[in-house]
Amino acid sequence: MNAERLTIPINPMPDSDRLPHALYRAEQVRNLDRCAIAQYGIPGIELMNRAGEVAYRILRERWPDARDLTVLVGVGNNGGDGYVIARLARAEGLAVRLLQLGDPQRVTGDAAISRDAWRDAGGTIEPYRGLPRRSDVLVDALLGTGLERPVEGLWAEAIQALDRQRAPVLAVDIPSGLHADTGRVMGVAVRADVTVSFIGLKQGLFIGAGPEYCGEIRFSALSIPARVYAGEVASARRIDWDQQAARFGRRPRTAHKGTFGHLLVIGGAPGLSGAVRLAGEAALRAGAGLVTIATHPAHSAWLNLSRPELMVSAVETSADLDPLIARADVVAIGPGLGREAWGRDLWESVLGLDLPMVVDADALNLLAESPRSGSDWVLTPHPGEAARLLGTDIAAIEQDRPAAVHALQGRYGGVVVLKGAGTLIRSDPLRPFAVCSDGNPGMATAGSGDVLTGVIGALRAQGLDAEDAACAGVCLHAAAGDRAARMGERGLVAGDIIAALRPVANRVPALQEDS
Ligand SMILES: NC(=O)C1=CN([C@@H]2O[C@H](COP(=O)(O)OP(=O)(O)OC[C@H]3O[C@@H](n4cnc5c(N)ncnc54)[C@H](O)[C@@H]3O)[C@@H](O)[C@H]2O)[C@@H](O)CC1
Ligand SMILES: [K+]
Repeated sequence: MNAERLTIPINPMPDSDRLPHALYRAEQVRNLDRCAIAQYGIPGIELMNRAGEVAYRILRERWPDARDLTVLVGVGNNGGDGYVIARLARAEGLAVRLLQLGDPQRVTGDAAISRDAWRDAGGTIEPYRGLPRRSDVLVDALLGTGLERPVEGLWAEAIQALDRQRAPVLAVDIPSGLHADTGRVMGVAVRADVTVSFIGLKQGLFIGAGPEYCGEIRFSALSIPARVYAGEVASARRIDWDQQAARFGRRPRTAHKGTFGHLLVIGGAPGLSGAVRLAGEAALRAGAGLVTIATHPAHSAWLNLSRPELMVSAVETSADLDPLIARADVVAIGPGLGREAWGRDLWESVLGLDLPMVVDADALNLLAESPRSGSDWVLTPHPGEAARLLGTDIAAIEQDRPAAVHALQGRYGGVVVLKGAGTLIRSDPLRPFAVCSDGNPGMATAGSGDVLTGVIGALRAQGLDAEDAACAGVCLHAAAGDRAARMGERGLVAGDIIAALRPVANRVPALQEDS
C-alpha cells in the first residue's frame, strides 16, 4: 500500500443508490429547503408530496406484503409528510389508521394542505390514545428537524408504545426524539427499522445514539437542483473505508522498506506490555515499513521473541530514546505508558520534538495534567480521556460529541479523533469534521484503541498528512473490525481486528468461510 494525498469530494447528492457524504445540521437543511422553494420556485407542498412519495415507495419495497398501516403524525411538516404517505397507501387499497398527536389547531401551511388532501380522499384522523392491536408497519411522522425540546407526556408514551410493539417502524426524515445535530436522545426516541431522510442527511443520524436508532438509512434529495447545495457548506462529512481506500494504490516495484516509513511506538510500563505489542503489530499490518517499540526493560526481550518482525528496544530513561528518535519518521506514544515516573519522563522528552506524533491512552492523561497545544499531532481520546482533557465528565462529552471534538481541537490543536460509535475527526475548525460510518460494537474491547494508534501511526509513516492518516486510519480500523465481526461481535478481540487489517487494506474479498 502506498499512500497518496488525494482530495476526496464531499458530494451532497448520491451518485447512485449509495448515501451521500455531505452531512448537515437541521438549520442548514431548513436553509436548503428554503432555497429550493424561494430561489428555484419549487412549492413547499411539492417537496412534501415528493417526500411522502419517496418514503411510501421505500416502505412498499421493504415490506411488499404489508396490508395494515398505522401512521402517527405530529403538528409540523414532518406530520405533513405522514399525511401524504397515508393518502398514497389508502389509494393503493391498504388499510390505514392515522393517529394524531398535539393540538390539531396548530397544523398550518403545507401540513394543513396535506391533511385536507387526506380528508378529501376519505381518510379519517383519530387523536392518539394508544396503538392499534395490529399493524404490519408503523410510520413515525411525529417530529422531524423541528424538534426543539425534550419529548414528554403523551408524545413520550406514544414513542414508548412504538418501542414495545413488534411491527417494523419506518421513520420519516429522522426518528422522532433524536436530535438532528448531536444524535442525542431527547428523553425518548423512536427506534426505527428504516429511516428515510430528505434534502440533506442530518449529521445526528451518524453521531451518538443515531446509528442505534435509525436502522437502515435511506436518502432522497427530492430532485432539487444541485445548485441549491452550493449555498451551504456541509457541517460534516461521512467517511467510510470504501471511499478512503481510494488513497491506496499499487506499491511501486522499486519499493524497499524505507519507502513505507519507520514508526517508533513508545509505551508499555511493567505489566502493560500488551498495549505496545498490539499497536506495533497493527502498524506492520497497516503497511509500515519498519516498527520499533521503545518499552520498559522488564519485558523488552519477551516482546522481541513474541513477534520477531518488531524491533524492540529497552528504555530505562528518556536518554535511551534519543538514538531511536533519530531513526524514526513518526512517534506513537501512550499505549500502556502508565502515569508513573518512567512514563512521565518519556512523555516529557517527546514534547518538544519536531516529528509527527500520535498521542493516545496514558499520554493523553498526562497531557490533561499539563495542557498544551501541538500542530503536528493526532490525539485519539475515548470519551473518558476526552472528559479529562476538557475537565468535564463523560456524559457531557456524549451529549454533544461534535461540540466536544471541536473544543478538544481548539484547546490542543492538531487533529483530534474522538472515539466511540461514530468516531469523529476534527482538524481545521473551518472545515467540516468527519464521521466514520463503519464499525460495530464488537470493537468495544480491550486493546482496540492500541490497534487504532498503530494504524494511524503506520499511515503517517507512509506519507499521509495528519488529517488524512486519521480519517483513513479510523476507517481502515473500523472496516477491519466489521470484517472480524462476520464471525460474531461478541468475543471479538483486538487481535482479530489486526488479523483483518491486511485483507481489508489490500481489498481482498472475504472468503466464504469468513462470513
Ligand atoms: N418544505 C419543507 O420545509 C419540507 C419539510 N419536510 C419535513 O418537515 C420536517 C420539518 O418540519 P417542521 O419544521 O414543521 O418541524 P416538525 O414537523 O419536525 O415539528 C415541529 C412541531 O413540533 C413541535 N415540537 C417540537 N419539539 C417537540 C416536542 N419535544 N414535543 C412535542 N412537540 C414538539 C413544534 O412546536 C412544532 O409545532 C422535516 O423533518 C421533514 O420531515 C419535508 O416535507 C420536505 C420539505
Ligand atoms: K419522524
